[in-house]
Amino acid sequence: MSRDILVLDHLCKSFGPVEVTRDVNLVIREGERHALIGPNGAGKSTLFHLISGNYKPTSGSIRLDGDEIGGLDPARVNRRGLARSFQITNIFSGLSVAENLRLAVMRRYGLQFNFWRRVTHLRRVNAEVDDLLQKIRLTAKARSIAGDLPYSDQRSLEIGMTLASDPKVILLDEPMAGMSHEETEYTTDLIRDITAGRTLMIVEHDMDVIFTLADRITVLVYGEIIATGTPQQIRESARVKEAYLGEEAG
Ligand SMILES: Nc1ncnc2c1ncn2[C@@H]1O[C@H](COP(=O)(O)OP(=O)(O)OP(=O)(O)O)[C@@H](O)[C@H]1O
Repeated sequence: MSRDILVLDHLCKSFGPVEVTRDVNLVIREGERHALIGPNGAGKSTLFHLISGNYKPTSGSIRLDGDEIGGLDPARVNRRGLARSFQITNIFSGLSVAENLRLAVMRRYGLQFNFWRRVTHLRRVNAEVDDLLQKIRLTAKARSIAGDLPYSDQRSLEIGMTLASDPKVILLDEPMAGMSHEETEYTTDLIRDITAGRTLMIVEHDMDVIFTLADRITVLVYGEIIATGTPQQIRESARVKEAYLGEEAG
């Protein structure tokens, strides 16, 4: 039985009088791919902002691997082992693919100055970069300038940089936004590959992606969780159909 890696407990967030996150209780298990869905304005982004430290909870708690992270700033949350990828914001577009990955790997060793004196350690960084290049299928483009790559390759690189910190939990925020059907299929497959054995939370509007990728799905409506379950349970839930999926559920 896998352990609980991320636990949201009676989590609430209000902006003035408006309650946007309402008593959210959710347990993410280590190693699962968990999707968060819900209609526009349901509060998905707000929940991600709370988890990643961009927003402070009004009340309630967020525990990552047993430690309270609710209210910590994003850099601290990141150091505790939570990486969030949003579009292509972490990429240095003037650097090559390999240089971007190298920086991301080096950031993990950042403060250990002695580390850089040892050639063996540099070799270790190079090996990690090679491994990441392979995982994100960009080995052949290692020397290409990141900003010149097609958008979907830039998204792959961004996801690779998220992985470089070896996080306990990865949050992916609408990874397929702006992609063609082919790019979406490719990236879904890539995400499935590289998150094997890792814990993933994903917000995505494309229902085909969600239902192929997720082990479990949570449905948020008006800031409240109305259901959590396997794709099949969510597909069959009358409450979800009524509140959200409508005719799409078939
Ligand atoms: N900083 C803010 N101040 C006031 N209201 C906010 C703020 N951020 C979000 N909201 C409100 O909270 C609600 C939830 O927004 P949020 O962006 O979290 O929803 P979402 O599910 O991510 O939507 P979408 O699918 O459209 O991205 C919306 O009604 C929004 O107007």
